[in-house]
Formats: sequence, C-alpha cells, structure tokens
Amino acid sequence: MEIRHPIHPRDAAQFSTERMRAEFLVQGLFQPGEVKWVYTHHDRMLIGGVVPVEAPVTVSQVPELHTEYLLERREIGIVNIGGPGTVTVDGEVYGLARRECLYVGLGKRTLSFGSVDRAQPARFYLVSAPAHQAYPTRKTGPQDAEFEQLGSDDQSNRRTLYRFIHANGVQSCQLMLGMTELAPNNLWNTMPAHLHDRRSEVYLYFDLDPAARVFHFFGEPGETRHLVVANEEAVISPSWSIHSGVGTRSYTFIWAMAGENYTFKDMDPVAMDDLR
Ligand SMILES: O=C[C@H](O)[C@@H](O)CC(=O)C(=O)O
Ligand SMILES: [Zn+2]
Repeated sequence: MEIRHPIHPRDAAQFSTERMRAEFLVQGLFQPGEVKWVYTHHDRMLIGGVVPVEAPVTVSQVPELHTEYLLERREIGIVNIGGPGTVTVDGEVYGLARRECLYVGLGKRTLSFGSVDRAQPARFYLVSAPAHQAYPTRKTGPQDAEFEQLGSDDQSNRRTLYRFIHANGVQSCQLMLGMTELAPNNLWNTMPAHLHDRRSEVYLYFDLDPAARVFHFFGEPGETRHLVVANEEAVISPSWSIHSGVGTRSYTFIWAMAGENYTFKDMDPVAMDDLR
C-alpha cells in the first residue's frame, strides 16, 4: 500500500510539478486481478481500485491497518465504473451496475468483488474512512439518489450532481460520496470554487477519452496550481485546497469527503476576485 503524508499549504506552494504529482495525484488504481490501495493521512482516507477478471477478488485484511479486517474500524463506499459486477459482503451478494454505489459499514469482515462478464470487467472504485458506528449496507445509484442540476451553458459548467452517501441518502459515520456528470459540451466543474476546511476531498475523474486531460485546479485560493489528470486518475484535495477542473473533453467524476460536519452544504464559496 502506498502512504501519502499530510502536506502544509505553505510547503505545497514550493513544489515542482513532479512533487505535486507525487503527493496529490493517484494513478494506476485499476489493475486487472488486483486490489490497489493508497492511504492518505488527509483525514485518513483510503483510496482503492479493484478490477476482477478471471476470478473474484477478495478483500479482508489490509496488513498496514494492523486490524483483523478492513472494516474493523472503518466504513467504505464502492462505485462501479466498469461493466456489471457483484460485491459480496459476508456472503450476501449485491449486483452493481455501472455507476451504482454500495455502502458497507463498520464490522463487515469480507468483501468479494466479481465481474459478471469477463469481456467487460467491473471496475470498482473504493473510498474508506474511519468509523465508530455500524450503518446498514445499502445500494444506491443515479436512478434513486438525490440530485441537483448545477451551472449553465453560458458558464460551460452545466452538470448533474448526484449525492449517494450523505445525510439525506445512504447513511454513514463521516464518509460523503457522490458523482457529478458534465452535460454535453460543458467542461468546467466546481467553478466558482469553494473550500471546506472541515473536510478533505478526493476526486476520481472517469469516462474521459484516453487522449483527453482534465486540468484540475488546486491550492489555497490565493496560490493556485494545477494537476494534469488522465482518465481514471484521482486527486487528493486537502482541506485547505480548492478542487475544480476543466476538461479538454467531457468527463464524469466521483467526489468523496471525510472529516467534520456531515452536511454537504457546509462549504465556503471562494470569490473570483480572491483566486490567484
Ligand atoms: O464539496 C463538494 C464537492 O466539491 C463536489 O460535490 C462539487 C461538485 O461535484 C460540483 O460542484 O460539481
Ligand atoms: Zn468540495
């Protein structure tokens, strides 16, 4: 497992492109037949990817956590961004179609990930955070989740934001997770930008053409940087950082947050005049 240490914004402002990418960009999460984990000390979020092909991939213990099993002191959100799949939670099977989400709470011992059709394997994106209470395993998806239409064509940021795991949806201890899909020919997300010093956030960009890139904006509002992000790569956004992007082509992304205040709307808008 890769470990990413916490970073102070004054240090980040001095980083080269290479160092920025090493600290905040997550690549190579989706490897056939494997489970990949990246642990960030920003709110102790654990970011993972699983692509089962020939056989189911089972996740029980993650040795670096020094617990008997992954969810002994954690909860997890799972989103399938590939072909149809299944997640088996302590023997109970949940089918997860493309873009569907499953929440699994504290205390479940074994997760097993499978693909329905090996010609189009499932691609499971995982985000886990520490938890102290058990909430029921629940599935949701774009069909039944709360959503909001944001932005406008004249700002090139028209998009649909689906909230999967949150206070009015699938319940959790601290993890909040959802998906934002850009409308055709709209390329900007989360601009105007915002901050929420109470929570860290992780973005996974997907359904992006392999030759296209998202320029993800990052940093304190008065000291921004960018990361050039390819399909199925993630960005760790510390609590002091804006998180916004513009694509050279259209894309969708999964956002996940952990920290304080279990309220999606707990955000501080950043004025355009304050961006540098
Ligand atoms: O704190 C919330 C997160 O940044 C995302 O929900 C923002 C987002 O998906 C969007 O505006 O499109
Ligand atoms: Zn945010």
